[in-house]
Amino acid sequence: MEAFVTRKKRKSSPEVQQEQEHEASEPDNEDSTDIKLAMLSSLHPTFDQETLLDFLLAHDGSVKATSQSLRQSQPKKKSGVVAQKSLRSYTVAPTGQESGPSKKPKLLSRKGATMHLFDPEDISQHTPCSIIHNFLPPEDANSLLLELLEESKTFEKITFKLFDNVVSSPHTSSFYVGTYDELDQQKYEYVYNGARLTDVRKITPQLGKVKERVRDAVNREIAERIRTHHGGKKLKYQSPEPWSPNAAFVNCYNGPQESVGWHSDQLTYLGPRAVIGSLSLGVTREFRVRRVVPKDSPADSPSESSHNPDAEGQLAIHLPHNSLLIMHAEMQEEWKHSISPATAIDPHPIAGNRRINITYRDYRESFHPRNTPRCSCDIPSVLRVVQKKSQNWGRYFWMCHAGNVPGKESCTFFQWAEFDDDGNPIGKQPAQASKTM
Ligand SMILES: O=C(O)CCC(=O)C(=O)O
Ligand SMILES: [Fe+2]
Repeated sequence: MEAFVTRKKRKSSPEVQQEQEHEASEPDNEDSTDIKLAMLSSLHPTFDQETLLDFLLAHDGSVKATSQSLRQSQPKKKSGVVAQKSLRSYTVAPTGQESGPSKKPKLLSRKGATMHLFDPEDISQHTPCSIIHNFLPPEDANSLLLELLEESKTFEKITFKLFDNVVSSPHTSSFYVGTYDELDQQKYEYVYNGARLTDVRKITPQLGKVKERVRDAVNREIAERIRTHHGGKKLKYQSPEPWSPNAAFVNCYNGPQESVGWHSDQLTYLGPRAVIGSLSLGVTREFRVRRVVPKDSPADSPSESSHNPDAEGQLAIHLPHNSLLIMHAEMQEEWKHSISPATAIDPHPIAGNRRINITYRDYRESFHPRNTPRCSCDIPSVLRVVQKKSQNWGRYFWMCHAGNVPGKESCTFFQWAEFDDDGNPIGKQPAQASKTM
């Protein structure tokens, strides 16, 4: 939920300009379409993402002109989704001459089209996620849902700075941690989009009870993924430690139009190759994923996809009540995800029009803000990865985040991040005395 916004363009000093050229304007240009869509979504919540993108393209990327035009239009009704049971009939069978991972059937997804996935086998085969349906005993899922529906009555929309505007997230949320000490740390030491969290809560009884189950299931799924997709070897920079959730973002989507725009989750406090366990309750919604293709790669050449930021097509994973989605280590660096607005939903017997989503996360000690670089604004810097340029693709860097703080300009701080094979930061980071913002 936290990363579908990015900072304002920063000014470069001559000293760091050369360094920044190595990342080849990645952070400045990155996400610009997604940011514009997030902004338009926030201003026009009744329009779906595809319509917003069409309008944006028709107005040469101008948010202002798009917004004016949308004000005079009615949302388009989408045609109904035709659900298929399994995607196996849409895949190309291996030739039989290939061996190893290339034996995987290829998905015939069209650029710009959305393929709907329901079957756990399809999801694990074609996306960086796996899913467990009917995860909790039904009565436990209902107790957790009831508890969080009550909590969500006091959730708020997150507001953030986007260019020179303050916009709010198109759904509400809150953040839960295990102890009062962690609660204080979250309020006074951690920074999200350049701001402090104001609503941090102590974990509730049902959330706490379910955490252990999620932990065990996610660890089993990680082991299975490594075995089936990576020949038994974890990814470079993936932590070898058992995944141990110590924080949870809880989101509430009240009605079909509430959504979250395209984003990757921030790795600043989770470290590289993070795994996230995401439990859905209440109304079924579509979780869309798309691979991020470097803008300058052949697959994204102007003739191929001038129309679409999404060169490979979107995959929509359907998340019913009581399903646990595991976003694996391949996900945040290479894919983006969103919850798209829906034209219609099936009300849930307990939740009505609402969907509750819990993302359990493992905040790592070596990524506590006291252990990561601070810039001259004295704000913990943000960890990002080069996604949209093939030069330096996949390289991590720390950068200033102050551009997201209302009234502040960001400094020019930029530093390539170095990790050992297990994803721990290497070398002493330039620590500075901490100061509240
Ligand atoms: O609601 C969901 O399933 C996803 C939420 C999400 O992407 C997030 O909290 O970062
Ligand atoms: Fe997310």
